[in-house]
Amino acid sequence: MGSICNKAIGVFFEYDTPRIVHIRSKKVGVINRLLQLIIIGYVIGYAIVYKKGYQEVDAVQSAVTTKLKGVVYVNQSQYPDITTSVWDVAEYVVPPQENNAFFVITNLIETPKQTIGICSEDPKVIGSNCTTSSQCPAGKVLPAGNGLLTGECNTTAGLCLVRAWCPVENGALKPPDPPALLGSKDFTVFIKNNIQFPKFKVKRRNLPDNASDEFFQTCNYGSHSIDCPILRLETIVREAGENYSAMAKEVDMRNILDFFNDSMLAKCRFKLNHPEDQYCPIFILNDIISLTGSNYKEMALSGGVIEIQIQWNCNLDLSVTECVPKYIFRRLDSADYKISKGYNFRYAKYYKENDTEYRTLFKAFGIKFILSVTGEAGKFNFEPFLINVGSGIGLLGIATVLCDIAVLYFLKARHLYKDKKYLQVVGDDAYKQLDGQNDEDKSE
Ligand SMILES: Nc1ncnc2c1ncn2[C@@H]1O[C@H](COP(=O)(O)OP(=O)(O)OP(=O)(O)O)[C@@H](O)[C@H]1O
Repeated sequence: MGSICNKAIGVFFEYDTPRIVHIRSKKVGVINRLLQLIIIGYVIGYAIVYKKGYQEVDAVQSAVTTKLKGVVYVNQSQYPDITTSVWDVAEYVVPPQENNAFFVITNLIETPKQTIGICSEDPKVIGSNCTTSSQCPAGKVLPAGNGLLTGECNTTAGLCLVRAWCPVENGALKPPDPPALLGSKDFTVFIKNNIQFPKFKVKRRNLPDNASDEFFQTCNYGSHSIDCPILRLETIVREAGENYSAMAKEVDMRNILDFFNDSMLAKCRFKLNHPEDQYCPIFILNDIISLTGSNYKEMALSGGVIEIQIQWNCNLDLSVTECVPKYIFRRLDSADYKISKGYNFRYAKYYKENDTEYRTLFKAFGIKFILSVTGEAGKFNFEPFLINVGSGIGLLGIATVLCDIAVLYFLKARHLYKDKKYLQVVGDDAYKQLDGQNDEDKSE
């Protein structure tokens, strides 16, 4: 106990002051310079140049609007249950406008001429079967029911009677296959994205500055990459951040091209010569789905969810015209789900006949497109630059610490270096001793 106290008191009355030990050794010198080089390389190469530590950044602020175009004809001999034969944008985009999203109907189940009345519940609804009226308590609504139970049982059908929009939808019906609005794959969507970086007072939009109405109505983003094998490869290479023309020389493209006839290749080349298509804000729905790696027909059958991400990562030290968007397409749901696959909802269109109100109920299957805009812009500014240089200079201290560890613990001559580095001085007593000695020297 006493010795611990003495040690504690000893520690209290101690003071460490740094001492400069100048080591002349090739080995230690190389270690020191190497560590300094790594740290300087990290600060300049990574933190300042690669991570653009010399730039001030601002997050993107944006607004997106969409407009769809396209018409599909539903052949009533193939789809007798669908009453509308011509589907244009006012029919298949529901609701007509959404914030940062749009929905396109691709398939549907129609229940025509419903009116309010009393009819048998759908046999698919759990709890709708009955043999006596007591099994259909009046006023109750079954969890997935279509109406209010009336308290009576239709004993011939073995189903509870409900007050509902009658006849109720047939839950046993599956969406038509092939999808009724499969032609929607050729619809185009115009995505208009206005962005700004308020800190730098920069405003941009995803349309080429010199775009004309003709350009909009004839260009298609990425359509070539789907129809044309050449450009499909080009897209892959470009997405990987590589130079396509340089790589194309290394890959034997002829073998791939032999599979395609001349007219298709001519089309490919034609599109290849239109690099501005990558800045075209008009997208064919089929292309979007293909770029996510999905199949339009499979998605159109029961619906799905797609994310369209517009990325604006801009270096404003370069010309502002180089601040252009990059599009990323992703499927958010999965084609592999067995239960509750896809995306659907119900809506109705109302009309009157002989003063009676009727409606046509639609169970609409379709693709929901969700738009998101991300990104940031950077521009040179002294403040972040000096902060990074300052922290880099501070980091150089780590080289001394690491070098000390190597010198004092790992090198052969570590005992010598330790002796030289640490000097024990017993302050007051040593001074008295030294003083005494000096006095004796004087008297002699
Ligand atoms: N989904 C689309 N597919 C092809 N072209 C489109 C699409 N949406 C818009 N456009 C065309 O792009 C141009 C600019 O569209 P914008 O909506 O700004 O003008 P608009 O005159 O209101 O278009 P419109 O009356 O044709 O809908 C117009 O020529 C328009 O026809």
